[in-house]
Amino acid sequence: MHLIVDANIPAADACFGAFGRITRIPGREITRAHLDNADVLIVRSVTPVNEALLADTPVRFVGTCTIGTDHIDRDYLTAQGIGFASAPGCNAEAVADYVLAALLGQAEREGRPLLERCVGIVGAGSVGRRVQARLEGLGVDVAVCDPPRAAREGSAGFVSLEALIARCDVLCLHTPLVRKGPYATRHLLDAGRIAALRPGTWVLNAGRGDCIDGDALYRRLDGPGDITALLDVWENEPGIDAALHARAALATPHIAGYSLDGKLRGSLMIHRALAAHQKVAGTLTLDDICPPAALAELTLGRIMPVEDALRLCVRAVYDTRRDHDLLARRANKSGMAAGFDACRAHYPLRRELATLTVRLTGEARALAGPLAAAGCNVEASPAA
Ligand SMILES: NC(=O)C1=CN([C@@H]2O[C@H](COP(=O)(O)OP(=O)(O)OC[C@H]3O[C@@H](n4cnc5c(N)ncnc54)[C@H](O)[C@@H]3O)[C@@H](O)[C@H]2O)C=CC1
Ligand SMILES: O=C(O)C(=O)[C@H](O)COP(=O)(O)O
Repeated sequence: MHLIVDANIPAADACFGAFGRITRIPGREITRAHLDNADVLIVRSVTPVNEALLADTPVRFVGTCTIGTDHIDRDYLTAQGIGFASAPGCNAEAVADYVLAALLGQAEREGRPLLERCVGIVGAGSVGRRVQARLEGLGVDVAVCDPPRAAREGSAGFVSLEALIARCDVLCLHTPLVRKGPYATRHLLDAGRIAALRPGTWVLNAGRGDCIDGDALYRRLDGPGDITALLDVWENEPGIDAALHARAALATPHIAGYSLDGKLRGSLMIHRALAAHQKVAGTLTLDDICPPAALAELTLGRIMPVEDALRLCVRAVYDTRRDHDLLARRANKSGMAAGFDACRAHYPLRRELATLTVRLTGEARALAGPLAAAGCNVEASPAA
């Protein structure tokens, strides 16, 4: 069996080597010609998988080691009887870490706590639910807009996007890119909704770039300049709009989900799906392919505001400014598109917050409840 595998997929040999011969190709460079004698195609989000790529090839199984599936023409795969699997939820923890790190960082920069702000979550699936739980655990006032869920579950607990915009200080977008239908998300934040944002609002997008009208966002940032953009995803990646990039307070190259843990979980889920497709046992576990974290634990022994304590813990594993600076440097050196992809291809090691054990001693034990609810793996020492 011959497998074409995106070069940006970690542990490819461990996960797919037993199935056959692997050829690794950068995802944006995979073409129809590479698939002439391929049986399996394993991608991430940057390879459009459709009739143009697959017609008249022997490919019988496609896997994407990502949550998002907007790059896949699933109707075409179904019509051709080609097996398909994605990796729902694989890097949702990493994205939630990114959001916490970004919001805590911005709050510190502005000198006003996150706890005093109302955060609106648009799209409360695997990622949005985690962000909601962590922020509520910290004590933040949260509002949620998710019309598909509201239609299924009843409207209690959900608000409209207009109500959320009117009420919230922070908007976090975690919607998939859906191009048509009653819940389409392309330009969900359009010019009208961007104009309606209250001065001082932060807009964070870690879903898909096309969910925001980038030109309209740029006009608001460049004109009144009274809102703040924290952007991980962009229209036209990797050749993103340099002017919008320059105006964003946080500008990262679509890496919110790029923890080692999240990427390996994605590889592993597709390993299992391919094994099921081939009717063999997929026996690998995350422990087989994921090394222990270098920073295993830290100890807090003094009481402090819970937001400061959480910022300390989150920063011990990840600081979004590192990735902001990385993109700025690489874009400056190699141009935007090449710099954007270079950051992703050579992404520095990052582990998830849950890999860190936070030991609480003495008076700091009072922080156990909120820190655990905000996503920390807490161990409180018994009272002396
Ligand atoms: N920046 C990054 O590195 C990453 C980005 N993503 C993106 O985040 C998206 C969300 O991921 P998950 O939460 O795992 O997906 P999910 O499918 O679990 O949840 C998506 C949620 O959005 C809701 N939704 C759909 N249309 C909506 C609309 N018009 N308005 C409001 N809500 C709507 C759905 O009902 C669902 O609850 C992915 O589809 C992917 O595009 C995912 C992982 C990493
Ligand atoms: O899982 C998803 O959906 C994502 O957006 C991925 O984290 C994107 O990863 P790449 O495809 O850009 O490597």
